[in-house]
Amino acid sequence: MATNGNKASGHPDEMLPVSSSGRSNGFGTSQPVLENGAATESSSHSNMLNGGTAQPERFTFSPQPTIEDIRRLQAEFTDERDWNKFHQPRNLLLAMVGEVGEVAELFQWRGEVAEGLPDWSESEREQLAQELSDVLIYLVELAEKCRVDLPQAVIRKMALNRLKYPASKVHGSAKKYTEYKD
Ligand SMILES: Nc1ccn([C@H]2C[C@H](O)[C@@H](COP(=O)(O)OP(=O)(O)OP(=O)(O)O)O2)c(=O)n1
Repeated sequence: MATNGNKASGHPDEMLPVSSSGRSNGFGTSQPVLENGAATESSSHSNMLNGGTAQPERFTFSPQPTIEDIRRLQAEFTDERDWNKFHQPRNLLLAMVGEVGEVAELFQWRGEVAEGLPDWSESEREQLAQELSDVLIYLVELAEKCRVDLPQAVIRKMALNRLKYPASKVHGSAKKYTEYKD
């Protein structure tokens, strides 16, 4: 079974942040990182599932930086500029929503966009990578300033989602949980 080492089966224990000890690219590992933050194809970001049967390739992220790495890097960026006085929760929320608007702008008037963005230029992809990064950076700092431990909160929320939407009950349906009768 070929994996990138961070494939999770869906069990909460397997979805904990990956350890970042002992290596050397600034985030604590030697994982190759390209301009838009994606790992190379050769770094084995395709998964063979079900005992070696080839599946359609599934895109996966690089294991680093972790959410805690991003929190720390942004905290350093903010401290170095004496910007904490501007980065209160409400301002961070507004900044994040503004960046979501910039993501939306890249999609507007295009009609439906296929997975993998096959018709987008490299420059459009890089723009999208930058705007999505802005959203994430502000989201992580907002969580920090609100004292929400985001990686653990995500694990708890996903557990709740699984309870609300049992796969056996909702398979193939996008209905809201309130629409199920039993
Ligand atoms: N007060 C600020 C200003 C910027 N940033 C950081 C976080 C974001 O990742 C990025 C946002 O920078 P801009 O506000 O310049 O927004 P863009 O990079 O999206 O530029 P533009 O609006 O020209 O597309 O910089 C920050 O932390 N705090």
